Amino acid sequence: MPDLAGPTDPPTSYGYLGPAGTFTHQALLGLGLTSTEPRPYPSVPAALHAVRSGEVDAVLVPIENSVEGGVSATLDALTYGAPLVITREAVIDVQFDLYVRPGTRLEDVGQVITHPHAAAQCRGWLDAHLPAATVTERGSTAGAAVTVADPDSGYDAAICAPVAGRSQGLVAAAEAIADNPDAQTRFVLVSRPGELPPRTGRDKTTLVCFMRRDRSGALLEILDQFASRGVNLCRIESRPTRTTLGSYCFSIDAEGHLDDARLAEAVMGLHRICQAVVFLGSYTRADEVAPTVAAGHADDDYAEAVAWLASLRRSTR
Ligand SMILES: O=C(O)C(=O)C[C@]1(C(=O)O)C=C[C@@H](O)C=C1
Repeated sequence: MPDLAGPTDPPTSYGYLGPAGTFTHQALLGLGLTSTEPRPYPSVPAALHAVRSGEVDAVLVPIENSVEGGVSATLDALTYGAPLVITREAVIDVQFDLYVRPGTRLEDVGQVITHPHAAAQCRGWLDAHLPAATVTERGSTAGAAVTVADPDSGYDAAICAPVAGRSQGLVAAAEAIADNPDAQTRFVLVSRPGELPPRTGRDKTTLVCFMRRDRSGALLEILDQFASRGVNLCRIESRPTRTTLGSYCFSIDAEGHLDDARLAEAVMGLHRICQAVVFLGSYTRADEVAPTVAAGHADDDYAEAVAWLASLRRSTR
């Protein structure tokens, strides 16, 4: 399990799911971090390995899409292996175009290549406009553009962002092809464990809970740790534990910071009832929305309750 000891210096070198031109790259540039030139990595596991090994201080990776849900490669690579923590998040709008080599017409496109999440978000358009096309998955949308730029690649078109297509000398054969024009992807900046980002009152905490054993009510008991402390969840999804078929853990984003009494109490409750809890960080929410704190769940309420209990123990001895 990750331990939080040993503060590290503030990150100075960054990596991201590359190559240049991915949505991840655009999100990283949007964070306005000052550093040496960020390094692209070909996959999420490769990017996270680079942080674990100390090659870079932090990497930005996609974690959740408003249409396709959690990015499994990220959820799993964060959960297993040497401890890592999320220190920041970013959310950007994602829209896709179909990029081809100059001279290729839309009706000539038979082989399309892109990231699996991008393919899923353009499924309706592909069915309607290129029903006979074969779609091949690539590690990123910008990597797909690099592939299509090579006339000997065997691929006719990449689904990617304009910045990625244009940088490879490609041209748009179709624009805004995503089935949902309002899609957004959420990215997280991941570091080795160090000091927690300070509590702002507009925070989120990410955890993975492993149940002791599969039994009725186990998930309810996990949820109750949050519900009974007035902690709202932003995301919960099950992922296979990679042991036996039917064995799942729960990946959770909860509103609040580990320094909030209600969230701390919920996490301690999880520690008591779960086989293991992987703490993946407390960090400021990208939307900077403050949670509504239900009556009885503010820090003062928890402190007052602790003082009250102490007074009872004193008076009954
Ligand atoms: O391939 C990219 O451009 C990425 O940044 C990856 C990614 C993803 O993993 O979800 C990011 C946003 C889009 O939803 C499609 C792909």
